[in-house]
Amino acid sequence: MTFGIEAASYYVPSLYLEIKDLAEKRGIEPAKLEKGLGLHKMGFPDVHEDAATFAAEALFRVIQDYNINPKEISRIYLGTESALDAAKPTASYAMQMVEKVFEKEFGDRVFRNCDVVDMTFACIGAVDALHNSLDFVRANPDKKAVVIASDYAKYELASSGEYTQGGGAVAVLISSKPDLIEIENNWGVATESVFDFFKPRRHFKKEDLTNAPESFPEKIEIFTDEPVFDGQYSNQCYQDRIREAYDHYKEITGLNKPYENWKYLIFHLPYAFHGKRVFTEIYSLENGLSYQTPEEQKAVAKSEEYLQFINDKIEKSQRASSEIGNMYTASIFMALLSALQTSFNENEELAGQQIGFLGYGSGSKSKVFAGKVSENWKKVAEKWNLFESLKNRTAIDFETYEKLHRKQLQNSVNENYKGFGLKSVELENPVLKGARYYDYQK
Ligand SMILES: CC(=O)CC(=O)SCCNC(=O)CCNC(=O)[C@H](O)C(C)(C)COP(=O)(O)OP(=O)(O)OC[C@H]1O[C@@H](n2cnc3c(N)ncnc32)[C@H](O)[C@@H]1OP(=O)(O)O
Repeated sequence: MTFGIEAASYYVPSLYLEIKDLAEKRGIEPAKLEKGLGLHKMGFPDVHEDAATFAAEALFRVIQDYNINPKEISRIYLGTESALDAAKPTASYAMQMVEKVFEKEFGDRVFRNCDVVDMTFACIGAVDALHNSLDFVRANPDKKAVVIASDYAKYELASSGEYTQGGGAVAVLISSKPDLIEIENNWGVATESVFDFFKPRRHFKKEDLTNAPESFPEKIEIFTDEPVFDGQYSNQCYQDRIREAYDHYKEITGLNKPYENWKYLIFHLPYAFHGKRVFTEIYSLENGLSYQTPEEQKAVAKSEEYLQFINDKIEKSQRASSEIGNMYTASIFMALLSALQTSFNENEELAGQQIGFLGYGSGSKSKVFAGKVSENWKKVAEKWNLFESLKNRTAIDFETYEKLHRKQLQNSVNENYKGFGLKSVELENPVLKGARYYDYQK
């Protein structure tokens, strides 16, 4: 019996900012962002969009596009680091939105007996949800699970993370009928607790605030959606963890140079070129190349062999990321869709090919695993039209972007949007304060 991904759908924010507009306003050379990091457009949520609406859209689409009976879904596990609540899972919001739309066709509360939860470990939370859900269907081969990766990657304005913002969601159906990709049960894992990128409760003191009202408490703790991070250190942690997880994968499988058998290497992509920039270390170790000094590292990265390797095994997975930006938990899944969509468009046959995955979550953990593309993969991929659908987004100018970022807009940029949207947040009623209400616009 085989297990893996039966179907997959995605949702990207409806707005985007051209990276060259951001570069110009921030006084950064556009070539650094475009040619150095591979960034072209940055997906950005409209006023009514958040991690819950992204998740609901992806969940709705995976059910609808592949004619799934929602009552057959036994669990919905959602990986996110953009949770809207520290207790009530974002998955519960997404589930409720989708349930409402299916009410007419399937009756009320289609997910009444569905196990719904969030998993959080920065960008690797949805890989954890995938790992967990695969174990679940292995133990219960007649059941189906949906894994959703959904996030809004937001950084402080004018910070070095600003140009790596983005967002969106991918939902995958996990079952014993893996029409897209069969996932093997070998998991290389590496974990170390570090502070490379995290979202702590921020502490504010009254004395730090100008014009704080008399009634303001002396000290408050709040969560913000903008991380505390050290960019270059986070790159180093990523590189160290994937090396360790890759070594662990080799140890448990007994394989020599597994990456050579992989048609594509699918990375967590915080920005498009990250995977190819950090894999130089593993590549050097596997090929006996010296990798000590910065000059030696550059020489590997610029070598003809390495450039050919990137072109063959990584480049196609980067394309969607260049147009969307960081999707945190969803990035690795979108990198897979990007590579498969490109092969599909180029009429390439992938059935039977091995694919390697290198996931990373700050804080920090990596998982390395592999899968095999299924005979029916084109039947799944033909629903996506990924690159075409990215053309349907609305461009925003820099001023609108800053206002959205600062939450200064009351109304959506696309007021006549279709699909799921945040309608209101309860601010008055003391027993519902902070409750979020969503609806669906046809
Ligand atoms: C957050 C997560 O999702 C989890 C993770 O993966 S952690 C790892 C990633 N970390 C993050 O994404 C944190 C947020 N982002 C950041 O901190 C930063 O944007 C970053 C660390 C990702 C990049 O930092 P940076 O200082 O802006 O860029 P830098 O690392 O110097 O790289 C710039 C590249 O552009 C190249 N470049 C510069 N100017 C150029 C030009 N004019 N033309 C062409 N290339 C140029 C540089 O040579 C360099 O590329 P190479 O090293 O491959 O040669």
